[in-house]
Amino acid sequence: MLRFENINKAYRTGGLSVTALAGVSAEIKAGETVALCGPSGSGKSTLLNICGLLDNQYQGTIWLNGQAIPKHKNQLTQIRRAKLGFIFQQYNLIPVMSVYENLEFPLLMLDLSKKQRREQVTEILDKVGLKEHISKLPGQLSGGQQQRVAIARALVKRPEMVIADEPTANLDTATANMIMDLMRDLGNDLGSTFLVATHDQRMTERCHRVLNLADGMLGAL
Ligand SMILES: Nc1ncnc2c1ncn2[C@@H]1O[C@H](COP(=O)(O)OP(=O)(O)OP(=O)(O)O)[C@@H](O)[C@H]1O
Repeated sequence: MLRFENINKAYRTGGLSVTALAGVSAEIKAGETVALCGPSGSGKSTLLNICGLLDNQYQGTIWLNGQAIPKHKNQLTQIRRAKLGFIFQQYNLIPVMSVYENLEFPLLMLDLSKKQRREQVTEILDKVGLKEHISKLPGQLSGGQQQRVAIARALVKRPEMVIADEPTANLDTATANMIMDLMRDLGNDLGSTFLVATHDQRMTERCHRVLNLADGMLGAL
């Protein structure tokens, strides 16, 4: 479960202060997939960076499964590596690594044996339906298949929360719908909280709930 309360963020450039978030609060349950929507400049990336523990320059408090998130950089990095998964618009797979190696990579930072890593990788690959592509390079897969690998990579360490930034922007409608359903169902299965920034109407319809940002504020839930 993710909870954030009264998050405020301003960027300072050349003596000017731009308010990006003005007191946003919300709660997302374990297993819930929530879309974060809003026009360009409304603060989506800013909120995603803060909830993704990539930014510690803000006011307010975040709790992840009841744990208040510290703002100290090293602690933040540690929690991010252990508990969070990320999915991006451009997939961001490592082109010279096989599907297996891409999925094993986030596990190398955790205290797992080679056998445990292999088990977790094959289990999640099975769930995204790509077991037969385990030895291929990302470039040998379609866009939709690459995004399925990226979803598997985000989920392979069984994260408490997954942050996704426009994950369907590059995909045709049928593939985007399949990807969205897959994310939502796997999130449900694993009890991971999903926060998904998107402009994509096809996607918001498939989420459990929508948070609407406008001018750095959240509208009525
Ligand atoms: N590094 C920065 N320095 C100064 N201002 C910034 C910076 N990043 C964002 N902003 C400002 O903060 C506000 C929120 O920006 P943010 O990128 O979070 O919006 P967004 O909803 O993600 O937009 P988009 O959909 O276009 O990516 C905007 O007014 C933007 O101009």
